[in-house]
Amino acid sequence: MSEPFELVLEPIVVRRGRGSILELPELALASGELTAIIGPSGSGKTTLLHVLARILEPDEGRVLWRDAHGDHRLRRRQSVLVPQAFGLVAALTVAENIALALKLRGERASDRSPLVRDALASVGLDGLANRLVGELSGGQQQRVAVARALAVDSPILIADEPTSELDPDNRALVLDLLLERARSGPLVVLASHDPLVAERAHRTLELAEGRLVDDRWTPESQRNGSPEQP
Ligand SMILES: Nc1ncnc2c1ncn2[C@@H]1O[C@H](COP(=O)(O)OP(=O)(O)OP(=O)(O)O)[C@@H](O)[C@H]1O
Repeated sequence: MSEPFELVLEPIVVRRGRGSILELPELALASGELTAIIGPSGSGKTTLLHVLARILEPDEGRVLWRDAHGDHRLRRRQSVLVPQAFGLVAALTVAENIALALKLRGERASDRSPLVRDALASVGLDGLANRLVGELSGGQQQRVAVARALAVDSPILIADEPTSELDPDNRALVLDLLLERARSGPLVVLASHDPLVAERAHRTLELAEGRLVDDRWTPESQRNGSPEQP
């Protein structure tokens, strides 16, 4: 397991037009945890994920990596993102999409690499490795996008609505995989409308109109789906 760290958001402001679409107090998200970001449509979840992934530079505040050696500016490629629209290449096969992501990170990979096959097997798609992504259903594409993020060895995994297209069994499977990834050391941050995600996350940040309205930790017993102990 890598050294623990925190992803620290200084007080953040993102302005669009005359107002701000995101305005948050300082927040520190811990590695080894899965944090869920919830809130109604338009509340700022995707904007926050893009700030965390350093795709979007806020108008005020920075995103820092804090470890035992102090605060450092988060580097752009320290995180991997599962975008809301998946971001897959439709004209490539499932396995080629995953291999491409690995190559873009400087790793040697091909569509036959064990890492690629293992990632696909973990989401139950090993049988579709050689199919073109454009021929898959929305739910299958979403699982490919999750498998691609899991294949990349990144300390921060960020996913925008990663269970939105999935049936109940696959929602639970994907959530189990993301929780397992968090428990093994990385920080996992998900934006979601899925009640199961908020139930099982270690921590839930709730947004409304671009502001933080709740910040809560889920008791361990509830997280595992068992009734809370008295
Ligand atoms: N480039 C932009 N210019 C102006 N307004 C924007 C821009 N991007 C986002 N917004 C506004 O910011 C607000 C937050 O958008 P965001 O996509 O972060 O919401 P969300 O919570 O992820 O919504 P959903 O659940 O529908 O995906 C919305 O009101 C949106 O219209």
